[in-house]
Amino acid sequence: MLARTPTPAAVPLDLQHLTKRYAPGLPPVVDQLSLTARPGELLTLLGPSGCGKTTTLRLIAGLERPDSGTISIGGRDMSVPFVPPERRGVGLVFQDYALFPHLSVLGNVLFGLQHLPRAQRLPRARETLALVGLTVFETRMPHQLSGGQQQRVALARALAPRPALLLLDEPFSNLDAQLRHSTRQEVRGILRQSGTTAILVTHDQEEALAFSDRLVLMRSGKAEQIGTPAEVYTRPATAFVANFLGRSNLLSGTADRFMARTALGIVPLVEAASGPVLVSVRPEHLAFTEDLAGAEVTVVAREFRGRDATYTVRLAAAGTQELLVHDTTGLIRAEGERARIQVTQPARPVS
Ligand SMILES: Nc1ncnc2c1ncn2[C@@H]1O[C@H](COP(=O)(O)OP(=O)(O)OP(=O)(O)O)[C@@H](O)[C@H]1O
Repeated sequence: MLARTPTPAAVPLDLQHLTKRYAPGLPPVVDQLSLTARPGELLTLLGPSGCGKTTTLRLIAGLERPDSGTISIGGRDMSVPFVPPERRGVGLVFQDYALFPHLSVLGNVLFGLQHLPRAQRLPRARETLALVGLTVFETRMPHQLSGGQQQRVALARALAPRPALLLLDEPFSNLDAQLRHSTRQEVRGILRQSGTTAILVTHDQEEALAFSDRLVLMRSGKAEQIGTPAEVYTRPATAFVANFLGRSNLLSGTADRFMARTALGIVPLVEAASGPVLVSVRPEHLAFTEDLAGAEVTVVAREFRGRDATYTVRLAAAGTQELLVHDTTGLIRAEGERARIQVTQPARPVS
C-alpha cells in the first residue's frame, strides 16, 4: 500500500435520546438511544434483525428524521434546522456496493468529488485509490473486479470526499466467508490509516468482535450494553447480551457476596451479589476434571472440530439442565459417558 496521505481530524458523533417511530401508536424502533463515537473510533451497532440498527444509521445519515432526541456530527447539531444528507459530511457504504457499472474505477471515485475545484479532483481520487490499494485497477470497469475489490472501490468512493464520519451498513455480507474475513481486515486497516471515525452495522457477532473498538449491543431500539469487544464478551451485563455474543450457560442460584450456590456447586463470581441470581458461564470457562469435587455430568452430545470440541452435558444434580463445555484437551469423550466438570473462571451475575 502507498504512503499514508493526510486526512482531516476525524470528527465524532453524538446521539442523545434519539427516538424514531415509523407510525404513531407503534413502539419506537429506535428508543432513547444515546451514544458517542470518539475520534478515529470504529464503533459497531450489533443486534438481532429488526432491533433498529439500520434505522439508527439512516437517522445519522439524514435519510430519516427523528421524532425526538439529537444528532450531532463534529459538534454540529443536525436536527434544528434539519441538515440534509448531502450537507452532513457523512460517507455511506452499503451491502450492495452500488458502483456505477458504466464508469471505471477512477470514474466511480471521481463521481463523489464534483464539489472540489477541478484541479483537485484527480489527485484526490488517485490518492484514495492508493489508500485502498487499487491504483493498478483505475481503468477497470466494476464487472472486471472481484467482490472484495468492488467493495474497496465503494469504500474509496465514500472516503474520497474525506467524510467526518463513515457509515457502513452490512458492507461485507455479500462476500463469501473467506473474502469477507480478509476484506474486513483490509477495510479496518484502511480506516485506521486514514483516521476515519466509522459506524458499522452488522448482525454478525464475530464480525463485530473482530472489527470494532467498541460495540453497541442493541435490543428493541435501545442500547443494552456499550463497551469494548472484550468487555462485552467477558462481562455481559444481561442474559440477552451473554446469549447473543457467543454461547453461554445460564445457571440460576443463590448468591452470597462473591459466591453463588448453583446446580454446578459453588461458583465464584466476578462481582458481589446477594440473593437469587442468574450467572453466565462461558463454555470455555468450564472444564472436565478428575477432581471428585467437580459436578457430576453425563455427556449428551459432542461437536468435534479437530483442534477442539464442544460437549453438551447434563448435570446430574439438576434434572434436565444441559451445559456446554468447550474442551481443548483432545481427549475424546463418548456420548453417554459420565464425567465431572468444574468452573475455571469466576462467572458473571446477569440481569
Ligand atoms: N420504512 C419503514 N417503515 C415502517 N417500518 C420500518 C421501516 N423501516 C424499518 N421498519 C421496521 O423497523 C424495525 C427496525 O428495522 P431496522 O431495519 O432498523 O432493523 P435492523 O436492526 O437494521 O434489522 P436487519 O438486521 O434485519 O437489517 C423493523 O421492525 C422494521 O420492520
